[in-house]
Amino acid sequence: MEKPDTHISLSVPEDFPTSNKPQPAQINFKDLEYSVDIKNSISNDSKKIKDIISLKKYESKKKVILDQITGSFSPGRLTAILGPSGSGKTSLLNLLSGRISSGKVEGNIWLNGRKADSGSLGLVSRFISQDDVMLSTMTVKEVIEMAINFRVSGITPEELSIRTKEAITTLELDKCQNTLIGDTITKGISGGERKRTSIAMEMATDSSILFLDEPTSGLDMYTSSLVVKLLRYISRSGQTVVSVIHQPSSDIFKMFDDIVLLSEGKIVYFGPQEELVDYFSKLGFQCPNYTNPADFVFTDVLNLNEAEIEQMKLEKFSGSKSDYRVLKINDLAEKWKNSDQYEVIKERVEGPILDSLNQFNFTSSVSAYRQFTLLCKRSIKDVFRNKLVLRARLIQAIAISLIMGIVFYKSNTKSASTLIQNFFGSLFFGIVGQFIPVAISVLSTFGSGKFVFQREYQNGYYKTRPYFLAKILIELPVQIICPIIFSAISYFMIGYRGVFAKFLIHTAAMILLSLTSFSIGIFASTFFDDLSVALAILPLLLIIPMIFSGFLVNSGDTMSWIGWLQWISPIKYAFTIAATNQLRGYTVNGIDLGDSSLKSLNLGPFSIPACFGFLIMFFVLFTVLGYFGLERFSKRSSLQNSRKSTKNTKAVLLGPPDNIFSK
Ligand SMILES: Nc1ncnc2c1ncn2[C@@H]1O[C@H](COP(=O)(O)OP(=O)(O)OP(=O)(O)O)[C@@H](O)[C@H]1O
Repeated sequence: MEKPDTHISLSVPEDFPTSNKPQPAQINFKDLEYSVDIKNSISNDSKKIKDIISLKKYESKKKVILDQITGSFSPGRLTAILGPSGSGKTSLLNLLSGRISSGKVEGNIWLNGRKADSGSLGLVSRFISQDDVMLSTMTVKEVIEMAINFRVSGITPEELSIRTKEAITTLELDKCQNTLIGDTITKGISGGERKRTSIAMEMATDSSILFLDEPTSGLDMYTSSLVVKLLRYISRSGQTVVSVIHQPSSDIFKMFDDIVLLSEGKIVYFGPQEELVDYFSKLGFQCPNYTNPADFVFTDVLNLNEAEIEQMKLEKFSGSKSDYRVLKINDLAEKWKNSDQYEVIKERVEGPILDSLNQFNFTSSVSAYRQFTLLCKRSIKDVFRNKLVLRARLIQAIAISLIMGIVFYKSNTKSASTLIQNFFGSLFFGIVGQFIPVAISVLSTFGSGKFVFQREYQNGYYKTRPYFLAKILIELPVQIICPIIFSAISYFMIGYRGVFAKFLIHTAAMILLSLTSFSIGIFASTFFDDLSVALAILPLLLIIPMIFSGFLVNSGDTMSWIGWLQWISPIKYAFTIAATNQLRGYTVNGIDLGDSSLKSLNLGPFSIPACFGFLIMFFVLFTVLGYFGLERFSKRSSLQNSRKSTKNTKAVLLGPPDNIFSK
């Protein structure tokens, strides 16, 4: 088999796209420390009397994740952050992209010499995380277009098309631009294409700084090379590109301009890639010929060999291997701070680019109304492309109504007692058939869409409210059409009363119940982060209303301490409407059948309009709760709450440089 060519030209083509050239932004940080409080369980031996009295099981301990680090990321350069697992790479990226929401940050960060906080860092940077969740029903071209649409306000269709084409060409996505993203069930683009698509989404939208967390993870060597080549390519347009990278090959390693080597939250090297081997050779670590410098760093520099352990045992106290490793890293970090290369970095940090930033540096978002219309259009496509789900819902409505129609066929022609039994039975099961499947199907569709929402929300595409409203609005027609189909088929087959107004009331009750169930499904999916927990809780929300519908248990006969549950049962109100609608004043040959049967069920004091009112109230209540659930989910799972871009944040960035830089 022919070996793929991994030797990629590093020169920037002359036709490099320039229409979306970003403003240069340099990000500098000095003596940056990031720590969190962690809870350690208190051993019985070390428990103090006050811990015992207060039954305290844990004590707080400060964990330093990034320890007094200093560095600078410059425009037009591609930087790799390397380090062993747990060394603080992702934390550094999160911190510099304004995505840290907990813990304590000390030290300074500047953007072109202006003091930056998490709000301003979030405003000028884009972040591509490891998990590139995208809407599976969209094509590559559509997701890139969508990203641009959400992020660049006032864009014309021509400009949109130029930018999309540029991103597609740059990231070599031409061949798959019309392929669906796909998911585990529907195969779509490949893993490498997916990674490149998520980079294209962010690069097409004018940002000064691009952060990437392990963009090559899970990719083969050729595709990894391609991705890094493209990052280099993007950096050459003037963007500051910083990427955490995992085990790069030597070809990939050489594509980076600068390397940051982190270990135990400390920097042990920060400088040009080509000087790294030389730097460590001066410290006594020789990189063997033909060895990948990245491998050399991990195995020889950051790791301990037996000889080093023996030496440490002689010189220091006895300890575990990890203690010795920490000693070695501390020593390397100390040496780094005393090196000439560190002085170069310090000079860069202390004499930053002072070009003033402007509005174009800020990652914009379009207006809430535009977000809403874009989301509506996207949701419509999603509903129609998810043909299987749409068909399943329609088939379900038709199947249930046909089964009901056949089983209870022409019940009005049966004997009086059969008629009453059939009417109540069919009304109850018709209602349950509207209630339970809707909530379950909404839970799965809304629940799985939540992760796409999370990614897009984190990347600042839109706010929670437009997303929620668009999602509800587009889903509503399906929730209305299905009960209409159900009613239209089953109503006349069963032989309910042939008065058009009664048919309308019956259908309206089915619609409102379906909407209530829809809102309960949304509430469950947004309130519980874990879909399996939501699935475990949902039956409770569905079965209790069913028990207290007024059909299975006589409402007047339940114990008072539990009987109140009937009043919070949407099924009870829908059943009351449907039963009263059919049976009030129902006589056969002048004999009252309806009123007496209704009376025996003890359905309660509420009229049909009042029951409609309660159903509307449940729908609104659960929808509002669902909205707050989504708000809570977005705040908790994303780090957006730390990215408050106040007017003040912008004013600082647009204003003069920090005093310490003005001569
Ligand atoms: N909020 C937090 N609370 C407690 N510990 C944390 C927190 N954030 C990070 N850490 C710890 O800080 C260390 C660095 O984490 P980080 O995710 O930055 O490492 P990393 O170098 O990116 O690792 P990997 O390569 O495995 O992804 C880890 O030991 C992690 O457990």
